[in-house]
Amino acid sequence: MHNNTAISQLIEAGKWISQKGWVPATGGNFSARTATGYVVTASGFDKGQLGTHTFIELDHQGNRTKGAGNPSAETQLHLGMYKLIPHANVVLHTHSVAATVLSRVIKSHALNLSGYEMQKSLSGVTSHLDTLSIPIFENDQDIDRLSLLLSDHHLHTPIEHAVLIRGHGVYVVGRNYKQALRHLEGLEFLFSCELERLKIEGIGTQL
Ligand SMILES: CSCCC(=O)C(=O)COP(=O)(O)O
Ligand SMILES: [Zn+2]
Repeated sequence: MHNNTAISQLIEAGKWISQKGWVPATGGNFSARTATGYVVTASGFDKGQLGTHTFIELDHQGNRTKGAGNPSAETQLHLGMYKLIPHANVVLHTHSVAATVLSRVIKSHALNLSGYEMQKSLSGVTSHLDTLSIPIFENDQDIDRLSLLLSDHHLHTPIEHAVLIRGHGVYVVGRNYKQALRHLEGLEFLFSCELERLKIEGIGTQL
């Protein structure tokens, strides 16, 4: 995909995600893998008001080729995920209330979801009886160290759709723009359902 097409898609994604309330203030960041490398949002912008000037273009090695300002503070996490997950071509990082709170109330290293029909909005999931496991990593201001944690985990448990960062948010991947948005919307629905369920049934009922 051409950089300009990817940038247009991520601008549209930002408007929609912002309307959903999943990128408050300047939270979140987005990227895409393109024919010449990557495009990533610049740091510190409202992700609901992105423009062509709020993107940094990188080559295949992650070196800047175009764009002013700083790339997202979490760029290395995006690049790390592209390296680990060959089918990932779009990464969307958001800070929704449900993802942030769930990742704190669940003390273990994964959020396990089962029994929801909407699990089938995630690629490869064919039944509500499957267990969809989203790994949870401790938040860390050192993004390189956080990225290393993901790589180590991926060696024994490949990351497929998403990862949660505790008290911070979610990183969702997709083969393309449409799939990444579908994964994000599906997961946000599941996070909200699980949070509501835990309020009623209690934390002890997490799988
Ligand atoms: C108030 S947002 C804190 C930083 C963060 O977690 C984030 O997602 C946005 O960082 P960026 O550098 O991509 O704007
Ligand atoms: Zn963030």
